[in-house]
Amino acid sequence: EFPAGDEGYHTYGELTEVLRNTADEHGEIVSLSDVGSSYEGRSLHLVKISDNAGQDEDEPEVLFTCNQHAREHLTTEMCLRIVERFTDEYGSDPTVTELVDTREIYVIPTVNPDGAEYDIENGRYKGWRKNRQGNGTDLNRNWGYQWGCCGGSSGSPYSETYRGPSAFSAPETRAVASFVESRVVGGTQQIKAHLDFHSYSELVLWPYGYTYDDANDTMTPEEARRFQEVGERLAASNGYTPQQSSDLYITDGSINDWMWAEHDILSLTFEMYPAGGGGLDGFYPPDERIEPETQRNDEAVEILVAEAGNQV
Ligand SMILES: NS(=O)(=O)N[C@@H](CCC(=O)O)C(=O)O
Ligand SMILES: [Ca+2]
Ligand SMILES: [Ca+2]
Ligand SMILES: [Zn+2]
Repeated sequence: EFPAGDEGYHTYGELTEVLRNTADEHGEIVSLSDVGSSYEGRSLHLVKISDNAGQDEDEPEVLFTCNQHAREHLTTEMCLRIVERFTDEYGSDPTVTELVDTREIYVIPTVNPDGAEYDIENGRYKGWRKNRQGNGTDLNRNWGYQWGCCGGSSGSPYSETYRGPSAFSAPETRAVASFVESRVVGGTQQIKAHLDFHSYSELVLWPYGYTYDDANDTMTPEEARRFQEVGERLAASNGYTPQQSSDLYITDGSINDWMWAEHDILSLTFEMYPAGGGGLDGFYPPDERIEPETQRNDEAVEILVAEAGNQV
């Protein structure tokens, strides 16, 4: 459980209950399922929000993933905010209503429930980042595009950026990737845009992470320009700093690189609050920050969901 004073954060059990209640209360626009199980057997919840949620309609699809990194609990709250806003405000907020009626929005609130639960075991923060397989795999180095190519991850199982013994060796990345692959319908990937939430540093990041190149044989200059244009629009809405992932540091095997290179999904990463401060404290903002820092991204989420319909 979370330490005293931070009860505003949701444990896996509390998250599961909120999702079940939301699906019960909003049955016609919510479908709750899962993309598989974590290493320790926890369901990786998948929330679908759309009109006629039980049907696969011909509407642009959008994916939000949170909590790849265990200690980044604010991101789980971010995905919960998306679920709650796009259900509670359906029928009252015109923008939310329009987007739910014209898109299929998928949310995976925690990709790494085992790590998140381990991080708060006995009510004390451990600063844990990875999953709970062996000495832990960094899920954001385990994706299969340019996996381990470029010095953007580690081959040591004890490293915080251990890439795993092979691409998709982690059940969690494998499950999310399989879900994305299942959204190829009639030869066309239905998911058009994706955000992966992390903390912290207040950044908007776009691929590639594995190379400093802005453009190459799998990203034309025009496509790179679109990432930058959307990234800058997102950052203008929340005050984060926009930049290419590799401008921060080289990462290989990251989710964004795979989503783009393998599925042409407009896939970005948000690093949430705080902006700086260094050290472990930045991963553990007091729970009073949850509401302001998740609502800070309401407009960015709308921009991304809308952008999914602006296919080039
Ligand atoms: N959330 S974090 O681990 O501090 N930063 C992310 C940045 C992701 C990226 O550069 O694409 C990572 O290294 O996986
Ligand atoms: Ca629909
Ligand atoms: Ca569809
Ligand atoms: Zn992270």
